[in-house]
Amino acid sequence: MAEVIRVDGVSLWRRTQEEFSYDLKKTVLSILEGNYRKPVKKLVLNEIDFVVESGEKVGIIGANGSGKSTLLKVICGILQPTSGKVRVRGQIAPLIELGAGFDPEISVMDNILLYGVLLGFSRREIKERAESILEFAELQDYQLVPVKGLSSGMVARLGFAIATDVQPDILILDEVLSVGDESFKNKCKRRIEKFWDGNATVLVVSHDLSFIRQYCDRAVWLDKGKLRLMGSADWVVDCYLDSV
Ligand SMILES: Nc1ncnc2c1ncn2[C@@H]1O[C@H](COP(=O)(O)OP(=O)(O)OP(=O)(O)O)[C@@H](O)[C@H]1O
Repeated sequence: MAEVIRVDGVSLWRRTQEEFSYDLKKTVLSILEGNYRKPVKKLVLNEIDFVVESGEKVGIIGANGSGKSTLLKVICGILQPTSGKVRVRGQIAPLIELGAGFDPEISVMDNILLYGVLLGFSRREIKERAESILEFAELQDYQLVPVKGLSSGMVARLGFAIATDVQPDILILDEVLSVGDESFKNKCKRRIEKFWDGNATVLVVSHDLSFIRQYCDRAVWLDKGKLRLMGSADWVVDCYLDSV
């Protein structure tokens, strides 16, 4: 089988929440008052190595804060690793932070067109895609509305519809989808099942261990930013359960 994802010695340091609330006035004041503390950094991913082959369904498990979502973001290119490399072959559909890339000031239609242009589609292709995207997201009546005028569920629906309009080679899922209302959730599930049954490579983060056993070939166990174990889904889940 061909290798589609290679994570090679990936480490990522992130600033802690403390530095997040950093602002100049506060910093200057704390220096003047003599209680300035240097921002803290945390090693969120620590020398992660693994390879995923074409068509594999891989689950990522681990305790809260172990780095699962961060690892997905690094694989999708949303975050850059501090060191190490990620190589991805094929079209990737990241179903995480749905809608994070939209421009809230421009219309739903213009956001779809912008996305198509970024992906290098022709005008005709974009038009066809726009119709099927709007239809799936059930947003035909909202095509001229600026994205900031949509509800958060609608934004997620639009994000999902765009990301899955073309069958991706690699599907990246953070937790099993909780997009929109019940009927839309079912529609998303059916679309995901179609990818799952096909040749797509799937990487999924979930706390639902029975889901991982049932739907994944292999699993990765992250523990405080380190890869603790990788192997058959059943084995990794058993070892994880033994440890908690
Ligand atoms: N935006 C951020 N800035 C700084 N640190 C962050 C940020 N997001 C997450 N972290 C930190 O990175 C670490 C890993 O977080 P991550 O969200 O990847 O964990 P997770 O395994 O997905 O957790 P969960 O199971 O709770 O979703 C945590 O220590 C968290 O505090």
